Order: sequence, then structure tokens, then C-alpha cells
Amino acid sequence: MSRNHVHVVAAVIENEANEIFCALRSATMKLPKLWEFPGGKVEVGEDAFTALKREIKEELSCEVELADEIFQEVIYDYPTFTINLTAIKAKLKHGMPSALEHSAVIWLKPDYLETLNWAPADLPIVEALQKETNGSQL
Ligand SMILES: Nc1nc2c([nH]c(=O)n2[C@H]2C[C@H](O)[C@@H](COP(=O)(O)OP(=O)(O)OP(=O)(O)O)O2)c(=O)[nH]1
Repeated sequence: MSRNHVHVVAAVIENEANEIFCALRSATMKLPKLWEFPGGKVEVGEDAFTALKREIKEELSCEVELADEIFQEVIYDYPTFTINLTAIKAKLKHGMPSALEHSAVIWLKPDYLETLNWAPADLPIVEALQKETNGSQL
């Protein structure tokens, strides 16, 4: 049986107060009204980093500086497709993010991320961010 596979890149954008940028998918998007890290599908011929910079410009109308390394890779089976979600940390480089496609955005400290209703594929990323913060407080 073949399944639909999609490769999606997402930015974990951190600000100087160590808050993380979270975005709410709109009612008309797939996986409606779930929170996500902004990004989108990698197009043919693109690498994850190039795709993510493009998606952020399109979706949030700002520029980000990406970390050199991938933060986390998640593979998750949704009922109708399998997602390979690549999360990369980022900082704002130029402009402030505007919600051009999302219905809400919020900056949250890692400890509060779990209060949102996340797309299921994002939960391991949320967990890794919380572990990172709590580890650094020990
Ligand atoms: N951008 C983003 N997408 C995510 C995350 N987690 C997650 O499961 N997804 C899913 C939602 C979508 O099905 C897919 C991303 O595709 P997309 O953002 O281009 O949105 P879409 O499917 O509505 O676009 P399209 O098919 O209409 O072109 O990945 C995440 O953190 N960020």
C-alpha cells in the first residue's frame, strides 16, 4: 500500500525573551484550528533551509536567520498522509511576523507551549523544547 508522503519544514522562532512563535491554522486550512510552527511543504529541487526561508517570507512577511542544524525530525502518520516534519530553529532577522494566513499567533515560553492544541506531529517538538528549558534550569 502506498501512502501520501509530504515533507514539511517548520521554524521554531525564538525571540530575545526566549519565547517561541506559535501560529494557529485557520478554519479553511487542512488540520484546521490546530497550532503549528510556521512553514510548509518543501518543493521539488529545494532543500529544507531554502524552503523554510521562502515559506516564512510568504506566510509571515518577514525574514528569519536559520540555525545551521536541524532541531528535530518527526515522522507522523495522519489518517490520510504521512508527514516528515523537519523543525529548524530560527531568529528574526528583518521585520516582525504578520499573520497573513494564520488566524492567530502568539509568543510563548516553552513551559506554556503545552497549553495549546497542537497538530499531533508537532508534539515531539514541543516536548523537546520543554525538556531543553527545564534541563537548562537544573
Ligand atoms: N507548516 C506546518 N505544517 C504542519 C505542521 N505540523 C503539521 O502537521 N503540519 C501539516 C499541516 C499541513 O497538512 C502540512 C503543511 O502544508 P502547508 O502548510 O503547505 O498547508 P496545506 O496542506 O494547507 O497546503 P496546500 O496543500 O493547500 O498547499 O503539514 C507545522 O508545524 N507546520
